[in-house]
Amino acid sequence: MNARVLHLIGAEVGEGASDGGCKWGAAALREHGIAQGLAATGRTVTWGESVTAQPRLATSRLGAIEAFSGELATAVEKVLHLGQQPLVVGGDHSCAVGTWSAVAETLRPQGTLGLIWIDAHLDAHTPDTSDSQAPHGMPLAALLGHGSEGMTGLYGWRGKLLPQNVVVIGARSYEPAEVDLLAQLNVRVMFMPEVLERGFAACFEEARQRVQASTAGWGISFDLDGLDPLDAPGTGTPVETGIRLADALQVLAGCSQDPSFVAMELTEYNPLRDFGGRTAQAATQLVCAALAPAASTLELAA
Ligand SMILES: NC(=[NH2+])NCCC[C@H](N)C(=O)O
Repeated sequence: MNARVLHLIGAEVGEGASDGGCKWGAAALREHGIAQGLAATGRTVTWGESVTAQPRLATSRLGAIEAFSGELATAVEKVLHLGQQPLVVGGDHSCAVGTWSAVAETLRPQGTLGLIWIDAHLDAHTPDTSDSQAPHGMPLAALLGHGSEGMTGLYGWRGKLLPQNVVVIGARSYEPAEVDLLAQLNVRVMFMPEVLERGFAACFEEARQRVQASTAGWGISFDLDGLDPLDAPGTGTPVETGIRLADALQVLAGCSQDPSFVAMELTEYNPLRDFGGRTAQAATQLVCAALAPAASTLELAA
């Protein structure tokens, strides 16, 4: 049983993307009943104040995200200090900087952070390599210590993630510079052809072992565009041929029961593209599967 309180934090940010629709993702998922779905699995669920990016206070898109990252990190850190399990509900994927910087900082006295990054993209640009200059294409690089000071240097230190402690699953849309950076760092990337060939279950299992191997705790950053748009069309930047929802539900079932599972993040839900609410439903099912107190409660989520 996972008796820890599950605390949801809305990350209201769309400034990191060229299409800002994900800013409304957290509010829409709240309205859809994601918290009630989680409570129905048997978890004790609370939802605090959302953290909202303030475009007007910043001089640039990157500046807005840098300021937001610090605020989100403070909110996540508070939840962890209370002994609760955070679920950050995005928001575009730039929110990963705040979420995982706080988790890494909190774990730091015990050790390092492990992270499974499920995504159609690599999100491993820096301001020097990104054509779009969209910060949601940069968070993984920032967590690995590459990028602007404001995104890499939260809490006064860089390298919140060590390359050997992260695995990317489902990548199928990327630019050469980000492939190069991750290859140079020796980050394990399971591109979509590998996932299709071996199956998501085998890939996730290998990833889980790797991120648990020498870390003090691990988590999942789940970008909904990692899923196939047939199952999750309502995302900021959909890319065809992704992970099927049914596979993800089966594989993620009960994974938060592991005592070293610290946090989860769900990103890139764009309600403005979610006709019929299929993606909100998929998002709810996903977090219910992963965060249910026991795998047997999966039927409740399905
Ligand atoms: N989290 C995401 N949806 N990222 C999309 C990034 C797309 C593209 N690689 C860019 O940097 O602009």
